[in-house]
This record gives sequence, C-alpha cells and structure tokens, in this order.
Amino acid sequence: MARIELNRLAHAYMPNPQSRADFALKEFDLTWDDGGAYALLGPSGCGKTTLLNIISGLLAPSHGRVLFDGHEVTGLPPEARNIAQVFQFPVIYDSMTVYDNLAFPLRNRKVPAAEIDRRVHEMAEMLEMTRELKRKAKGLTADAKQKISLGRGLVRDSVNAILFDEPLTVIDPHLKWQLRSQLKHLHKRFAHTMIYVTHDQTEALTFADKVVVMYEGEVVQVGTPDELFHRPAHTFVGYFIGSPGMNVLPCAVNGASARVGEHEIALRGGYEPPPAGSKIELGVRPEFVRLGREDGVPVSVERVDDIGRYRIVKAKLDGIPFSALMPEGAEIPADDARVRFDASAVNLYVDDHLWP
Ligand SMILES: Nc1ncnc2c1ncn2[C@@H]1O[C@H](COP(=O)(O)OP(=O)(O)OP(=O)(O)O)[C@@H](O)[C@H]1O
Repeated sequence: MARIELNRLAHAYMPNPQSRADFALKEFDLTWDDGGAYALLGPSGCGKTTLLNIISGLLAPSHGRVLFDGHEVTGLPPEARNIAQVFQFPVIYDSMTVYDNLAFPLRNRKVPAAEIDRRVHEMAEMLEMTRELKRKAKGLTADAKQKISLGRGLVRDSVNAILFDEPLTVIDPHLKWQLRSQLKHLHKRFAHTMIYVTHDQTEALTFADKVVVMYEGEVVQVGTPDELFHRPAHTFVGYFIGSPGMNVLPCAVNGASARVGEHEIALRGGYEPPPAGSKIELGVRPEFVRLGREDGVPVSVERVDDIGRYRIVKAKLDGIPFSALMPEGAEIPADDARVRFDASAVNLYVDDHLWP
C-alpha cells in the first residue's frame, strides 16, 4: 500500500493549452493517505477518469508530478506501478474457470501455489462464490462476472492502491448494496488504499471515509461525508450532495445578517465584507429550513411532495425558489407561511466558495 501524492497536477489533452478552460484537470495538490478509502465523486465529464488514468499510469499528465510513498512515478507505465484496477465492465477470461480467473494476477507475479490457493478461497468466500470456483466464467451472469473482476482487483495483498472506475454500473440494483458493503468490509480487513470513482452520491458516501468532489476539472472539496453535508466548500458540493440539494439564495451580507430580497436573515456570526463586485450567496440545506405561521420571513408555498417520513416543500421567498424538508405531522401552512433558517446551519458563499 502506498501514500499517493499529486503535486501541482494538471492535464490538458490539447498540445498548447492557452486558458484554464483548455485543461481537463485544473492544477491542484492532493494527497491520498496510505490505507484510505476514498471516493472520487463528480458529474459526467468533470475529469474523474482522467485523474484515475494519471494515477494508474495509463495517461501521462501534461503538468505536475505523481509520487508513491515519496518516489516519483510520473513517467512510469502502469505495469511498473503495482496498481490494481477494476473497470465498469467485467475484464475476465471467459474460457477460464472462476478459480483460474481469480488466481491469474497472483500467478502472473509468481506467488507460490499454496498461497494462491489460500487467497483465491478467501476471496471467493468473501464474494460468496465458493460454489462457482470450478465453473467456467462463460455463461455466468453479468453480476457474477463483475464480482470476479472485483475479486481479481482485490486478490493481491501487495498492491500500492486499488482503483475502481464505476464498478457497480452493470450490477443489478438489489446486489449493489451487498457488493458495496462487501467492498467496505474488504477495505477494513486489508486496509488497501482504495479510490472509488462514481457519479452517484449514495455510492460515494456509503463506501468512502473521505470523498474527493470534482467539478469542471477542479477538485472542489476533500472531506468526510459529514463535512460535505454540513460545510460544503463550494456551492456545487452543496447542490450535488443531498436530496434535494442545498438551497442557494443570492444575498447581500452585512456583518451577522444577510439580506435576501427585502428580508434580513440571521447568520451564525459576523462576516468580513466580501470583495466588491463578487457574487454572494447564502447556502442552507432543506433539512434546516422550517416553515410555520408564527415567526420568520413571509414566503409563498408552491408545492408539497410527500416522500413518506418527510415532505419536500417547494416555496419562494421574494420570488427566489427554495426547498424545505418538513417532518411527518408538521403543519405546512398553505397561506401566510413564514420561513426560518437555522442560523447555525447557514453558510455564506462568495463566488461559489465557502466564505470562512
Ligand atoms: N482522450 C481525450 N481527448 C480529448 N479530450 C478528452 C479525452 N478524454 C476525456 N476528454 C475530455 O476531458 C474532460 C474530462 O473527461 P473524463 O472522461 O475524465 O471525465 P469523467 O468525469 O470521467 O466523465 P464520465 O463520468 O462521463 O466518464 C471531458 O471534457 C472530456 O471530453
């Protein structure tokens, strides 16, 4: 296992990048701790695969350095990096048995036969595939084949890191949960450095101890699921994580309060005035928005969706839309509704970045 450092890393696919927009990855520094379980989360096209390929050595970055445990590997090919990779679609040999598929990465590295046997059986047991070990991979379901791919990625104990690129895409929804918890269990057991690429927040938050969020080629936050929820570092993180995502309302700030439309909203403390001309917004998650009749700022309720234990209320404050999550049984006034934001859960954003 290794600590992976990315040092002033950036990548442009075009030969002479002129502006920031020409970079698929904009410059950043990032360290992945040895033995950490990370998710790399972001929407399609934000640069996740580019970053993963730079770590595995499939792609040489146009700028910056990659270090494993302090040793530079930037120019090294994948086979010299000792990394295991699991892709979206199964990469297995149909004509081989499940056993031989799992044994393949170990035989390749001349691991002694007894050790191979032990590891293959251990892996098969964890993947609940012991009964299939003697079967040919051909004819197995897509789910089973992808389990074998996962097993092949995980079977070596001496890898620097294991990279997963949306590995559960082909897996049946009801099995996804099971495989994700198996992966988490395997991480606890072997403490590999794992990087799990996904655009699905549930997958990221259930698998990872730390989530790296990317947006338009930038790493916008590295944090625990709790940090991403309570202190999104960028409006995109607030919006992308959570269901519904964080409310973002344009405002002006004046010390310990913000003006939204014609109304004053209390903030958690006093803020330095943001630079003139910047875009200022208030961010508050729907979980911390309360509607009632008694006090707060007048709003119009537009729509209520019942989702079981909660109701999602869509409302407007001076024409600015926002959502509230109201618990079962709480009154939602149709007329004369007022809103209160929990001041301790209100964050301030300047040009999309969290204002400290
Ligand atoms: N070989 C390439 N040549 C030129 N541009 C590329 C190449 N591969 C990716 N890109 C561009 O780089 C950007 C990042 O793409 P990348 O595939 O890394 O994103 P992603 O987050 O993995 O997306 P997805 O989830 O859809 O796979 C995109 O704008 C994409 O069009």
